[in-house]
Amino acid sequence: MDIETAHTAVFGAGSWGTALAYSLAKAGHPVTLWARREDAAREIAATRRNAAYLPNAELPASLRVTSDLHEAASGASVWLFAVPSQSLRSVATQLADRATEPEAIVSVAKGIENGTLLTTSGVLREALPLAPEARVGVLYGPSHAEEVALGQPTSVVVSIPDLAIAEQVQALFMTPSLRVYTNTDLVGVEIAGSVKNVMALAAGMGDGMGLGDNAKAALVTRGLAEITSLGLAMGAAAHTFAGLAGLGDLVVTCFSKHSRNRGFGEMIGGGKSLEEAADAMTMVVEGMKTTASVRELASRYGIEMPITEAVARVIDGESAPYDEVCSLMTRDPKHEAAHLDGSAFA
Ligand SMILES: NC(=O)C1=CN([C@@H]2O[C@H](COP(=O)(O)OP(=O)(O)OC[C@H]3O[C@@H](n4cnc5c(N)ncnc54)[C@H](O)[C@@H]3O)[C@@H](O)[C@H]2O)C=CC1
Ligand SMILES: O=C(CO)COP(=O)(O)O
Repeated sequence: MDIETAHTAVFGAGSWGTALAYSLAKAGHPVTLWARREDAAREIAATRRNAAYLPNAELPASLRVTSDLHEAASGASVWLFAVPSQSLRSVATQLADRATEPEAIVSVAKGIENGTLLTTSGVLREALPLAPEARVGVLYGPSHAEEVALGQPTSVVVSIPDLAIAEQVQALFMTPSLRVYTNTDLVGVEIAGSVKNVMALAAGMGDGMGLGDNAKAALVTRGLAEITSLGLAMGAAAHTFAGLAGLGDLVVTCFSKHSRNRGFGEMIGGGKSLEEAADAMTMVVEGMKTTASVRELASRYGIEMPITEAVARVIDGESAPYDEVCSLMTRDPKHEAAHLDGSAFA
């Protein structure tokens, strides 16, 4: 891939797809942004702004926008999928016939598909069977779109099985304000980046209840223990959970005012009903669907995930956030960090 001329197709004109397309275009790379709705594509192209999802970025004239999926894919060396994880399969499937064309296929969606319990690269491998598996991966890490669009320093991690391709994607996305690392542990990066959304819902609930900083620190720490425990059982490397996709993304999502998962949880913790909170959201809250998948994965791998269980009960309407806090705090006494040697987290 010639980094200077490599053309990227970004599928999904929400906040993250728009921010990444903006970053690439501003760095001088050819980019086409695909929006699902024709009127949305026309408006973004005409105004050079995505008013609904990322109003503050003025999109360069070079950035092409279309609602034609095949037009967007045409001639692209990199396919970047930025649609919600539960919709990824339906979008990717439409491109199945031409999946040999791109040199890299990258998901930036964070979640675990309901039913199949697949991570997003797993969904892409199934939806695009003609694509060589070694070219399919993810770009994850602590990266709120709003800050990337402002050029605020951000570091992310790309994980693609073929390291040479990962390094090309790394070079493509690097700018002075967007630093990209590589990591060969795809399953670890994906589990870390997806399960942190469940913890961010819990963090937000804590914020809504006014639980305080001690509670948030404990949640992040014990949440990381749950994520690590599940990841290790699925074959991930322990170091990934201390990295950008692990601790990094968990911290930003549990603390940031930009986080949709944390913000949704805050509304629930503050007393709003699930319906009221959902009505107030215009953007995707991945943790809402991923929680059920994580719960099933925990059961499949025999991992105890008490915070995930608590979040699942709240979003299933089976219990109230404060009751779950009391239950978590009064569990049987435990040893810390049993998960780090690979043994089951208890
Ligand atoms: N916003 C952020 O800062 C970041 C988001 N992500 C991840 O990126 C993914 C996309 O998130 P955002 O852009 O933030 O979401 P968003 O809510 O801002 O936008 C979602 C976009 O997907 C489109 N969409 C929804 N359902 C669709 C479907 N069935 N088919 C095609 N398009 C559909 C919407 O029209 C919209 O353009 C999520 O998995 C999220 O976790 C990852 C890192 C940062
Ligand atoms: O993954 C993200 C930041 O890295 C986005 O998180 P939210 O979905 O909570 O906004």
